[in-house]
Amino acid sequence: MTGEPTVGPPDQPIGNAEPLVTPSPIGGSEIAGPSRAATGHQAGGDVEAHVSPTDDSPGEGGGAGRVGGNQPRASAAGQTPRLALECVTFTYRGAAAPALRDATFAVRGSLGIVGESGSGKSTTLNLLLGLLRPSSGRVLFDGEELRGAARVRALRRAVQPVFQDPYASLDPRMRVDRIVGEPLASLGIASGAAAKQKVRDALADVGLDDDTLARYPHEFSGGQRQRIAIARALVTDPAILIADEPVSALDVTTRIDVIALLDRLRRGRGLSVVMVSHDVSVVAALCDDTVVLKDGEVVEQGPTMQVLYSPAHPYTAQLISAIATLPTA
Ligand SMILES: Nc1ncnc2c1ncn2[C@@H]1O[C@H](COP(=O)(O)OP(=O)(O)OP(=O)(O)O)[C@@H](O)[C@H]1O
Repeated sequence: MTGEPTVGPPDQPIGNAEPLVTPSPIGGSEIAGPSRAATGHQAGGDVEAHVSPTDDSPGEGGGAGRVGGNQPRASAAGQTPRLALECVTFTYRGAAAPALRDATFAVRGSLGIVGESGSGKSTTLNLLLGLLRPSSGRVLFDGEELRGAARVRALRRAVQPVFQDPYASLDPRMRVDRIVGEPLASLGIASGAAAKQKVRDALADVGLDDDTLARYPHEFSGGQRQRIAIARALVTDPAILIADEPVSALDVTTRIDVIALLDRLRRGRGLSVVMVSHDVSVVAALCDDTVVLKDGEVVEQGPTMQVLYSPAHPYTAQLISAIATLPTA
């Protein structure tokens, strides 16, 4: 996605001091973090950190396979999706039209979200992160509506963000051991020797050794920084990574390395990656399913290979028309 980095050094509006206790929004939206929401305080006006109750009960998807528009796909063998949007509409305060309109889809494996600038991708990621509250409809986490502090806390641990720009997303004043270990402290998951071991394990998972621990972000390349950011996301042992253009700030060679890392993690750890990318070849490489957004509406969704190789909607065809050849997932 375009736009300014979403987490950054303290001189930027959205800082890195508490990046995962009060996660920064993707795409620079004004967000009230969970700590404020827990006390009922709302900052920015548009959003809250947890969703409000609705009376509807969670629902499963409809017919199997690719479908046009907004019909959810059937679960694989009735499997409950890890995350889902159910008829979600979101309108920013003061906006004339919703940024997302009546969106329904489920996250089971890895999911790509594609669409042109302004189509609602960032808004969708922030809804999935529990950082925006739907104006109507529901966000479901493991089949239950995302509402109440306990549910949001569970989501914070299980669903971790990876941001676009690894130069902006790591606090330059903090050593790597503290950066990677911060979610453990802020979510109260581990401390002391247990936390140190989890940090080492997370760094090892992304191919970085213990020498990394005492160093600062500026000592690393872009690709290494993105690995550190991914280690920070992995340290809570999440089920889902929500990634905002995770390789777009990297050069081509490094991009391939980080895509290979994400692919290894999703296959090896059974991690779901929900990813926004302008580059459909990245989505083709990593995502089982793809959702296509246009002007805030889901115009097509289904298995990535079907959506990208045999698009049902002219808009999808237009989106991928510039790509001569696509790799297989
Ligand atoms: N904080 C906000 N306040 C008001 N309108 C907003 C806000 N954030 C986004 N929008 C509007 O909502 C719509 C969807 O924006 P969003 O950032 O979700 O799109 P996007 O697909 O992620 O775009 P990009 O690829 O350029 O990042 C756009 O019309 C945008 O102008």
